[in-house]
Amino acid sequence: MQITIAAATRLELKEDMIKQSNGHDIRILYTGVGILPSAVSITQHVLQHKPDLIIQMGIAGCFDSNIGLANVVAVKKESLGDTGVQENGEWKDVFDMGFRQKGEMPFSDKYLVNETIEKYNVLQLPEVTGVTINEITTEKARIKMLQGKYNAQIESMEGAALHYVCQLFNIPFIQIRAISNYIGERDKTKWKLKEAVASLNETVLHMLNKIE
Ligand SMILES: O=C(O)c1cccc(C(=O)CC[C@H]2O[C@@H](n3cnc4c(=O)[nH]cnc43)[C@H](O)[C@@H]2O)c1
Repeated sequence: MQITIAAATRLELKEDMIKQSNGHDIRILYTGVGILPSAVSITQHVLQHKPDLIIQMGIAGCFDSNIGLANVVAVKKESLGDTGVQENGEWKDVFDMGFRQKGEMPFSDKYLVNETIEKYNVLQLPEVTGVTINEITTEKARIKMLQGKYNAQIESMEGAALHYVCQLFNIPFIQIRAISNYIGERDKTKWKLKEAVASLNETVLHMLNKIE
């Protein structure tokens, strides 16, 4: 199977480890941080290589204290959390503003849903809802809004780009994230960056060895 492993940065993907996996034709793609670089990079890659599967692996912030740091999750649903307007104390996204209709391709309702996640979530990782933003969320009011409006458990800066592009091009995909920090926590001594990257890479290697 031709599998592309995509990560925003070299920090998140241990190439030597991932390449130990057997039986697949693996390509590595570094997309850069943020929605625009990752969307362009994944689109170019899809057009050039048409992979059988894209696994996006990365660290993420977490809204939910029931999910432990360094735990690994699979993202079922995504949304775009910073495209819209903050007006009169309220966040209005592209659906509220009438620029998009709920359910319009590639959205289901207002989410970018991975409909085939069960096929590739071979380790039965907990399935969560993600929100994607270009600016790491730090403000309390915004954290509350993102959790409430999008029902999000995790936040990344690239997840929705994967879901959006792969839905449009009909490419199977799965987004795997390890929790490096709780959202809003800017004290880096409380982050578990190294531990998250280690569990992320071990998990993806294990997955690759189980995917047929
Ligand atoms: O602020 C720093 O010095 C710093 C140092 C290392 C890494 C970071 C990141 O924020 C990594 C961004 C990268 O990881 C994902 N990520 C991780 N935590 C979060 C979060 O709380 N909110 C959004 N994204 C997060 C993201 O996908 C980026 O690619 C900072």
